[in-house]
Amino acid sequence: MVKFCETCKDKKAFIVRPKTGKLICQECFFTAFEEEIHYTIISNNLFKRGERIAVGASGGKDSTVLIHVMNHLNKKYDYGLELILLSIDEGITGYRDDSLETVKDNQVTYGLQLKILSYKDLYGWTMDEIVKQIGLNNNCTFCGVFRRQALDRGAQLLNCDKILTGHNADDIAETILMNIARGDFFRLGRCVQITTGGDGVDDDDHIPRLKPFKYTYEKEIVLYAYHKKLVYFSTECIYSPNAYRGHVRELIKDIEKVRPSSIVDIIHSAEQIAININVKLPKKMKCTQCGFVSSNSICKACGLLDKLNKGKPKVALKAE
Ligand SMILES: Nc1ncnc2c1ncn2[C@@H]1O[C@H](COP(=O)(O)OP(=O)(O)OP(=O)(O)O)[C@@H](O)[C@H]1O
Repeated sequence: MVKFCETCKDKKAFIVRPKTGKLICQECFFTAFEEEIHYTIISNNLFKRGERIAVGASGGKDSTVLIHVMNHLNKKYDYGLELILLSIDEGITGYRDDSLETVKDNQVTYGLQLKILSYKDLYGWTMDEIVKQIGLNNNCTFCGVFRRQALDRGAQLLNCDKILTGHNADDIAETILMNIARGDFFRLGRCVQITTGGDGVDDDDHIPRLKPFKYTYEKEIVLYAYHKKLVYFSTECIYSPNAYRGHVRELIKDIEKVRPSSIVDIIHSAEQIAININVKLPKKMKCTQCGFVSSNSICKACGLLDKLNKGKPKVALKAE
């Protein structure tokens, strides 16, 4: 029996929307997906006309779809933004070098400027070299801290007003549960915000960071990429054995199977909790070594780098 789209009631439907469980045709799915992101952008006043926006481009599914959708909405609704692709090459052979090829293809497809900055140039170390020093455990701490600052440095170099990342609703729901499970109320309040940074609260973060996919489901991003025939790099990072996040991810996938709205409900619950959290913000200052915003006299990136250069990276991790 032919099934019709529950939205337009006209075309044949062969997609079940992960967010709603409703049958939908391809055209209505594209429209709903894009319009929900447009609504998130408009209702949160994410942009001003004329702004230069650095899009964090890793070559993975989220940022590939982010580039496509932002490019589309910027034209359709005349946001008046200048979009620039910013990629950080962490120096992971067989992973980032391959995914950056996808970003270069996107640059050509959309005709956007692309800037690639490497950990080697910025810090003197590749992740391959760091992992040789410290092993697989905890290498994500180095990578995460360095990437935050590298994106900030890149955006500053490009004279950008804001940085966009492809963090999606699933990523945010995971981070919320992780922060609840470890009783970190400060980070719980921060992780649920659609815009962070620019206030000197987080080290290495002085340009605002925006998450236009805050309410967008990972499954829908994958579906959109598939039906739009977008090419992305889908291999997991070879150095990321983040066991804690992995358990939380599995938990969310299980809950989502029984109740698809759970992901967005977790986000809404955390938004309500965050309103009532009164956390004292750390005083902002400039790192005495690199001059970037920090909550201590030496920022996290410089602290880690210092110990790495002295051959004592594990000491730095203990302080984290
Ligand atoms: N090397 C990088 N260069 C530029 N931006 C990055 C890089 N790594 C991550 N990002 C940004 O941070 C977002 C979240 O990164 P995360 O590591 O969670 O990857 P992900 O969930 O696999 O996302 P993606 O599918 O875009 O790779 C990405 O969507 C992207 O915007």
